[in-house]
Amino acid sequence: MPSCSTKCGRTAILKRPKTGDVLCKDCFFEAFENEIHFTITKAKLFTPNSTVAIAASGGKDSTVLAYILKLLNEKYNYQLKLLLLSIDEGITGYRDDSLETVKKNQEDYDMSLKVLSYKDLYGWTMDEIVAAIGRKNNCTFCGVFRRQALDRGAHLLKVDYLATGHNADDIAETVLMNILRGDLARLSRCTSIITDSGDGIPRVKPLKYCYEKEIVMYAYFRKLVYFSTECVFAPNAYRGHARVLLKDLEKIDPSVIMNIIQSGESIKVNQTVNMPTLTNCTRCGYVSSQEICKACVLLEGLNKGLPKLGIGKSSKVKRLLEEHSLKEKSISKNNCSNSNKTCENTIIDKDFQCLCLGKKESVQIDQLPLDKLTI
Ligand SMILES: Nc1ncnc2c1ncn2[C@@H]1O[C@H](COP(=O)(O)OP(=O)(O)OP(=O)(O)O)[C@@H](O)[C@H]1O
Repeated sequence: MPSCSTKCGRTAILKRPKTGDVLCKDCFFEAFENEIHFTITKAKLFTPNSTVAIAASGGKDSTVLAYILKLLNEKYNYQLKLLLLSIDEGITGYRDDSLETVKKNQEDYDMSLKVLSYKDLYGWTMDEIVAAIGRKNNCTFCGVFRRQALDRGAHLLKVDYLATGHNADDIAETVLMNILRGDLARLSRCTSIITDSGDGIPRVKPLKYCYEKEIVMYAYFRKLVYFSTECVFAPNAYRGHARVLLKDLEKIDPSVIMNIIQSGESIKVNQTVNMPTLTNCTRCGYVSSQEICKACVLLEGLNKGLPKLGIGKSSKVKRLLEEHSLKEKSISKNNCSNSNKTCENTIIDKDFQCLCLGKKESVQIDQLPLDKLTI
């Protein structure tokens, strides 16, 4: 066995995927933690005496994030109050199990935990959404709803920052995806280590420069408890392609991950590119680049029995809504093909059958009982 390249005298047990250094366990811990401390201080991620909600899914990234933030906070006296925020998407056999891991982390790290569910926020679980829309495109709902749910949670908890476990691989993948899609507006902001969600609570990514492989190694050698099962629903197909491409390139040269991030950081978007103007959603009040935010459009589609409403371009949304209102006008009364005697709608059209079939109870976002959702 080779000796540790720091010349500490101990035997090396691993080769760092990011740098190629052969290190003993303790020197790896030190190097990995110091890099995150350097990232936090260089980017001035947190101001002292702030409260930070750690977006905790129970997976490796957010578990390592919670562990390291606690460790560095104590070691370098950042003077942060740390707590955990989890979103329960309502995915049986996946999130229910991973939330148990978060509860274990809560005890181990002695942090308070707030769990918000899609069911409470939107009236739908992901299981129900997938039953309505199928396995294609369900990641769009999950991603959009989770993003907003985390913002709502951060708001509710009155924190100063929301920290997520996005790592270097996630960011390099996103850069690749935005290049492949030609999405220059997103490309210009996807590498930012601090993003403003528009409601004044910045999102920060302390693991931005950490390789996924090293996060797994760190969790393994530190014996951290985390949940490692993939989501039971279909993975985001497009991101999947970018991921495979990145992993193939990483095998040839591990520095591609950092190179892609640095390229993304250095790209200057031409002034002629149309950048979205941020405004507030006229329904829920959250920041949006459209009059009605994506979460509200998706929710509207679900509640109207048009689950594909928010999938794709916004022009499609308009067309589908127009078609839907035309259909509603052409419906005939007192003809419920559902033969449900208790149905009040008793309306049908050729494609939709009785609209009572698509009727769902849901909480409107603008009527959320935010005051009741306290810690
Ligand atoms: N259900 C959730 N509740 C709270 N935070 C979440 C949730 N899902 C994802 N996040 C946050 O978003 C980050 C990126 O999420 P992503 O879905 O890419 O998971 P991941 O890369 O597998 O991360 P992790 O290993 O932490 O699950 C996570 O590290 C976490 O901070």
